[in-house]
Amino acid sequence: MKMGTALIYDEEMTKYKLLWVDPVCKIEVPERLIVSYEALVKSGLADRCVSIPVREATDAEILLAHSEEYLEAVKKTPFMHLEELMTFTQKYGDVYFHPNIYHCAKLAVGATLQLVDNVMTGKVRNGMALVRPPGHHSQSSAANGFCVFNNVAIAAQYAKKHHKAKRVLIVDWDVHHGQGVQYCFEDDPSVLYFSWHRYEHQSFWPNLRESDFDSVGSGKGAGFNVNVPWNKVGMGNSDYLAVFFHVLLPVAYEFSPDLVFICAGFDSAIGDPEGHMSATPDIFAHLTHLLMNLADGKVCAVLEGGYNLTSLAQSVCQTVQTLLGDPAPRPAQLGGACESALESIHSARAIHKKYWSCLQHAAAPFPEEPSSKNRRLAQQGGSQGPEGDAGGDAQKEEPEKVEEKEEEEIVWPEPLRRVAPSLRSALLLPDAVECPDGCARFSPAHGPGPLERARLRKSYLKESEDEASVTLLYNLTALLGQMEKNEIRNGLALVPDVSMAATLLTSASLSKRVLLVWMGEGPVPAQIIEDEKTLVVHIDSMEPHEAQSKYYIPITLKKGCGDTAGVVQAVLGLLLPLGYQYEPGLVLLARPPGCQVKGGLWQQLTCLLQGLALGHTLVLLQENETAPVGITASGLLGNAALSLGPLVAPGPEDVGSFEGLRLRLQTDWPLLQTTAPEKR
Ligand SMILES: CC(O)(O)NCCCCN
Ligand SMILES: [Zn+2]
Repeated sequence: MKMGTALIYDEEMTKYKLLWVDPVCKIEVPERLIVSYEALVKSGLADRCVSIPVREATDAEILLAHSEEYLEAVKKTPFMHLEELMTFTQKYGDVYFHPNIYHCAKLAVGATLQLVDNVMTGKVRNGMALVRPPGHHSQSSAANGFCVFNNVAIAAQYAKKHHKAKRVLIVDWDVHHGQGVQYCFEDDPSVLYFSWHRYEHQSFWPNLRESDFDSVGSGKGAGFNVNVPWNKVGMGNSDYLAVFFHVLLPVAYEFSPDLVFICAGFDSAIGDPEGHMSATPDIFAHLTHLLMNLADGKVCAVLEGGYNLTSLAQSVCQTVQTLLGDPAPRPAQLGGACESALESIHSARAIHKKYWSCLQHAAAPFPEEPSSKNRRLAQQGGSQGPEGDAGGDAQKEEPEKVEEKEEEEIVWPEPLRRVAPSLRSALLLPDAVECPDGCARFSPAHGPGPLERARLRKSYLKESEDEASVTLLYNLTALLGQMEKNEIRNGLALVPDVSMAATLLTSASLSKRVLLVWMGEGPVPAQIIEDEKTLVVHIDSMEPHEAQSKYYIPITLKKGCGDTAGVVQAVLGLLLPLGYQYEPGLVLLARPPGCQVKGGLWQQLTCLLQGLALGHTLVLLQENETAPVGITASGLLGNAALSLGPLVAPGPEDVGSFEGLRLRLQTDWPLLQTTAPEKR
């Protein structure tokens, strides 16, 4: 499986800047690229990437998303003097021109296309293009929002045309709505555009009615445009993850793209003068990780915005370090999404439930959605209308002005170093089973002493004389010990008895919290369920029985774990939110005998769970079922899981039971929430 992360950057793109006074544009400075690249160099990340040179985009490539007259007009700007540049700029909104910006804009597009070429031909697995000017606001015949050519829109068209990409996902986590991208693919079902953005009921730039959640695309493209507007500032890590778990990822997995772009704007990070959000730079490591198992790992991150030079540089490093496969950081204390975010999530799921089967049954019955009319009245009354003053004849209550007071210094902790253990994956296999290449067969420094043997035999083997089993159990605890000391990142063990092994590991673990994921036939040993430090998430066709506690969560699938669509939605909408909120120090993934989970899905699960517990995932397989060893090892080694292909609808009765479970659990586990409290 292809590894390697491309980094595409050229300092030529720093060689343009604002030449006159413009308070809106003054934040888009060359230093944005300089500090980002320098941070990558200083942290050693740049050296670990495959450096790919930029190139200029050709006219034909630019014309994939822009009109000839616009391109011809921009071509004249290098020869303009200051007044002409200022006049030319007046034709567009919130953007500026410079004699060298056309050259840099061609390099920004060219850099993005270089990234696409290298990813689509398999020279690298994924990569990042550090570019300016950004792209996602520019339109067929207009520059806008610091953007001249729409880098990602052009690249998506290019990937379809030159690399036969069939389905392209664009995830726009910039804090502004990339309306240019939305317009470009409005009626195109082969490009799924997802964007969250600061909106505040249309009172935030670019103040577009079509940035709201009810813009779903048109014609054949209906359903392939997903907007999640933030109607308040201050959105944080829990809000971002909740949108991924409950809106983006279920739809993305159902869409099953063969290429993923990230419009990687970091003005959605804390400290940004545009975003005023609270999410910390490490969240981008998790957002990136959660996208890396789509499209066989083919992910192209392209810089958009980001104007706080500190959080920008930190967020770029978090993103690239994850693309390189380093362990994810421990997410900051996660709670549930805030009420405003829940309303946006609720609205987005509701409007899309007729387009996406994963949302078809899931979205709870919706009370009367505010119609666009009374939404508009609300916004005119509650906050400034698009023309910047309280519009209409709504009651003249003072609109809540977002005071643009002088930036008080916002501080946040620097992301913790993410240290990858020297050994990534250790396997405990019977000698007869060959060790997949890239992995190391685990053998502890020394064997168990007589006392240790006696204890293990007494506690787990009912005094049996079977020395091999004693040795195996001892080796398991030794492997666990090395993982918890971060000497090994993850592991796999073939064991004669998955229940016994899981019982041993949960009791031997030094972690304050252990997540045990049990995929198939139970019962899960009572000793584990009673162990209050272990959260058990059990997915199977078991009858939905009330025997759950806060820490034993049975997820029922009528057709059992063989139902890929059902398992995917259970994993994305229930298991991952539970896991992220629980914040375990160790993740055990148990595959009991007769487990029906299909290979590709098992690999997805093995990969996705590595976003937890600093990647300390220990997989337990039944000794005589060696088939999953290879794909499990591949996932543990950091290879992207293969794409599952477009998903069918999960069974209605299953999703009904998921919703019932969600409603029952969300008080204890608020990250499961998908609707605002009073709307339940
Ligand atoms: C790339 C971008 O989305 O960060 N541009 C933001 C432009 C804001 C204009 N008021
Ligand atoms: Zn932005």
